[in-house]
Amino acid sequence: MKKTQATILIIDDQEEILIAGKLLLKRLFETIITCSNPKNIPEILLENEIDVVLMDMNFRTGYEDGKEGVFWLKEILLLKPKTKVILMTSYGSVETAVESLKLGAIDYLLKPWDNQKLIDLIKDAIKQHRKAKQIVEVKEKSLFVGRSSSMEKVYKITDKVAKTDANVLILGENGTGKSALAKSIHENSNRKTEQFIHVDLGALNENLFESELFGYAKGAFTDAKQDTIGRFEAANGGTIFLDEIGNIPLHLQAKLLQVIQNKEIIRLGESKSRKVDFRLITATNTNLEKAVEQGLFREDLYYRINAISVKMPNLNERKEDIIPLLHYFIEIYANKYEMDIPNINEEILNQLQHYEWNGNIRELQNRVERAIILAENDEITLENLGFDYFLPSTHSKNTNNLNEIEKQKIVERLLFFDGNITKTAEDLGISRASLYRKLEKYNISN
Ligand SMILES: Nc1ncnc2c1ncn2[C@@H]1O[C@H](COP(=O)(O)OP(=O)(O)OP(=O)(O)O)[C@@H](O)[C@H]1O
Repeated sequence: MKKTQATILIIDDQEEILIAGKLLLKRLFETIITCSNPKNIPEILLENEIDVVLMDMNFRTGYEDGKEGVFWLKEILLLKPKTKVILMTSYGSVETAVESLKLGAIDYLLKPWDNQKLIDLIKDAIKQHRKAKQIVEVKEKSLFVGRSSSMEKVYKITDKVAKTDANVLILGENGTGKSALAKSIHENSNRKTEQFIHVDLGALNENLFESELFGYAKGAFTDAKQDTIGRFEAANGGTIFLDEIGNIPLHLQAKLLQVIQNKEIIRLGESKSRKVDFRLITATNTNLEKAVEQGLFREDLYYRINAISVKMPNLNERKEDIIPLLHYFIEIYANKYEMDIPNINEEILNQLQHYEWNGNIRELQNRVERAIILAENDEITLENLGFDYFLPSTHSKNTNNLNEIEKQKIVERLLFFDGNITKTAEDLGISRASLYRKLEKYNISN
């Protein structure tokens, strides 16, 4: 039988489970890696392209609370967010297993496992992993959809800077594509074959800041059960992207500055320093210059991270890119939800181009995802996109246009009569048939 090209990592402290798992799975899948010591997980993940992890929730005999499994699950998903994790558990810890599903595990399996069930779960997980990877690949291939003049200015700078090791600060509102730009700088740099580590400092609890970034030694604090590398070490040789840099509290800025300057980190609970080689990219939606003036952001850190700065334009400043981005996301999500590419009519496209996209590309992306899920008869409507009958626009170039006035009137009366066609037609003094024709003409969905 031809084996499936996939790499499965089995993690369990019991050798007999590892052997049984390997024997069963190696008949069907190309590569099976086993690991009895969870401390080795980060290294294995960074060195191999793992499709599926099959992991025990309890590593120490006598401990059935599953906490270590939860800890390692979070670590795996931080390092490799697309890897699919299946947990193995005993009856006692089903609750924790269910909790782990919320954290991102795709399923759990009761021990002793049923061979066929395990194989089916792994096959399904491989499919899911392939799909997730495919989406990222399509995304990366065509990343930086859009050739507006304001984006051309951005490319001009990033093309020059990508190949250097200069620190880059990316400015811009939420959802403008700062993270995507950081990734693309890395992809075009000499470090592209190494790790790109994205750290969202805005989401990082202040107490976890140091341990997450610099790592820690076993026993450094109550929950420090094993030596753990931090994000800077994980980025060694590659790029570290510190998102929302403006959110770092002042007292931690000095530590960060030191690491950036010396390219050395000291893990929490250790005294020896370790050399790390990284390229630094940062991003913020706050006005750092102002924060410096107000004494909220260290000036020396600001100058250190700001060798080159690039401003991502708002989507409203790159209107030419709206339609290409829209088609791009339609393709991505139609692919994700296994649907045919739906149509979208000219009138809606026109309205979308004049809409004020305050949530920028992320808003556009979210609306398209919603529309793909809700679309009927292969047609995207404004309602599918989460709008009422027509879009509020700050560029109402059509407000003097008779058609637009008529359309607005119809929408207003329809809303007033809760979508009742007979009452709306009566109120407007036209027949129901005529109202239907107008609804179709103006693409008003009821
Ligand atoms: N030019 C682009 N082409 C295709 N997709 C893009 C482009 N720019 C951004 N995106 C997508 O739009 C979404 C928002 O982008 P991103 O997360 O990079 O924004 P951000 O500025 O970092 O947002 P935040 O400040 O909220 O973290 C992402 O899913 C990203 O992949």
